[in-house]
Amino acid sequence: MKTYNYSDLTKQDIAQLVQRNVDPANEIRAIVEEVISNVQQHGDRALYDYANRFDMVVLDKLYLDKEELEEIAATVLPEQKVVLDIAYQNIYKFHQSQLKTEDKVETTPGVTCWRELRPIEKVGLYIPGGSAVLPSTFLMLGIPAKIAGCHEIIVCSPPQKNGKVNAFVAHVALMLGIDRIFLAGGSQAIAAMAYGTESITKVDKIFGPGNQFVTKAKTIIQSTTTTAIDMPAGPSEVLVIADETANPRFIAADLLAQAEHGIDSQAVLVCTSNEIAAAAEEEVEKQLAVLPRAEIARHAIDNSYIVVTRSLGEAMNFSNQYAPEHLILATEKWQEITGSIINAGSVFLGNLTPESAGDYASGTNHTLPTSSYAKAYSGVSVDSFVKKITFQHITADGLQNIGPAVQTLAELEGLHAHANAVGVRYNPS
Ligand SMILES: NC(=O)c1ccc[n+]([C@@H]2O[C@H](COP(=O)([O-])OP(=O)(O)OC[C@H]3O[C@@H](n4cnc5c(N)ncnc54)[C@H](O)[C@@H]3O)[C@@H](O)[C@H]2O)c1
Ligand SMILES: N[C@H](CO)Cc1c[nH]c[nH+]1
Ligand SMILES: [Zn+2]
Repeated sequence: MKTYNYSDLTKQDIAQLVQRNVDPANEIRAIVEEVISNVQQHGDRALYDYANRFDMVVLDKLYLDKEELEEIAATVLPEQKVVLDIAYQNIYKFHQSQLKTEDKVETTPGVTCWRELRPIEKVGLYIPGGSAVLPSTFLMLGIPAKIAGCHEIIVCSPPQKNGKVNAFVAHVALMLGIDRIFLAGGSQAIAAMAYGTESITKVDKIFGPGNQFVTKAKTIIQSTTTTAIDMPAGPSEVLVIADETANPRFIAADLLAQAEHGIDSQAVLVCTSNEIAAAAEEEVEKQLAVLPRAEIARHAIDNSYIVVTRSLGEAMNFSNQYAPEHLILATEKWQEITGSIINAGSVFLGNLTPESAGDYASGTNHTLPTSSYAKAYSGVSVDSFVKKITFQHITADGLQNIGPAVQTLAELEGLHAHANAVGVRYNPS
């Protein structure tokens, strides 16, 4: 891994280093725009064609129904059901706690304002299935959608070579009470949920992570349709801040855990100790040598780097500019620096908190903003699946109290009808 000294880096160097998956020549955009346009024009037909072209499978039906899901899920072993259930319970518990009723606020005597939650009616969940099939993502999206009370939940996932989904994905569907999965992946699935096809309902909001094609499609459709998206949640990434109290074996394991997701993943180490940095790099090579997905992880590691800083403060400074999807504080002094975190998707504190725990079963959501989008977006939560509608009620006294200010403000904007809508109410008869 290339190593940089933070003190040698210029502003431009840092700007360059923190860029990832930017598609400078618009190559991905061009492919995705063509896919979107084909789905828009040809609907289901295009989905069959793309399954053939990108997933190398000839489908005779675009979805699996409850009976088929039950049949596929029958191979899941009891002990596998137990661990899926542990994950389900913890994710449920953490997300259920996010549902809160807000207080009503009397801003002026007789004027009361408040917000109420309403579920987004039709949501689309994208469950990745290219380089690895991710039933855990299905839990991360399905559980908050159910807690929020979304009425219609459309699920798309790429067909596997046998024209089905894998058994764990099918089992999670049944755990969630979802009885249909559409066999569509990539940007074509996003286009189908954004525009609708003969079989797939157009949804109000699309959720879920994916590769660069999926992420590009989400960012395009949010400006060309009325369908919203959760956030750009692209190739996985991690930034580990470490000091002399960190364990190089743990650092390497955490870097490789995200590197094995895909060739375009990134795993960055920002370290205050030259010795720990060198030892972690050595460990990465050692652990890579015995990793089943070594080829993928090797690509990602080659696309990653180490920054050596003089202090944890400098390390945090770099991290805030990088705005990582996952931030690991591999230091016994984590309590001293959490206050200075400005940008991160999800944070893992101390030397005994593996990022993988958040990927699967601790309870937090693993669908998180990547490529610096953690500067402005949060990860998926129950909030992502609801709208917060504001309400207000004004009594006769309230009208006397607030009315004159509203009338004057309306007059100063030259909007006399606005002022009149208050005035007519002073004397209801
Ligand atoms: N940010 C997050 O919250 C988060 C969470 C989980 C996973 N991830 C990331 O999600 C990604 C999943 O990617 P994946 O590829 O494994 O699965 P995927 O389901 O996102 O993509 C697979 C689909 O991509 C399409 N595709 C593949 N090659 C194509 C091409 N050349 N042109 C057009 N379309 C093509 C195909 O339709 C295929 O079905 C990984 O990068 C992983 O790191 C991110
Ligand atoms: N690390 C991924 C988010 O970037 C989530 C995941 C799913 N399975 C394993 N990991
Ligand atoms: Zn992961």
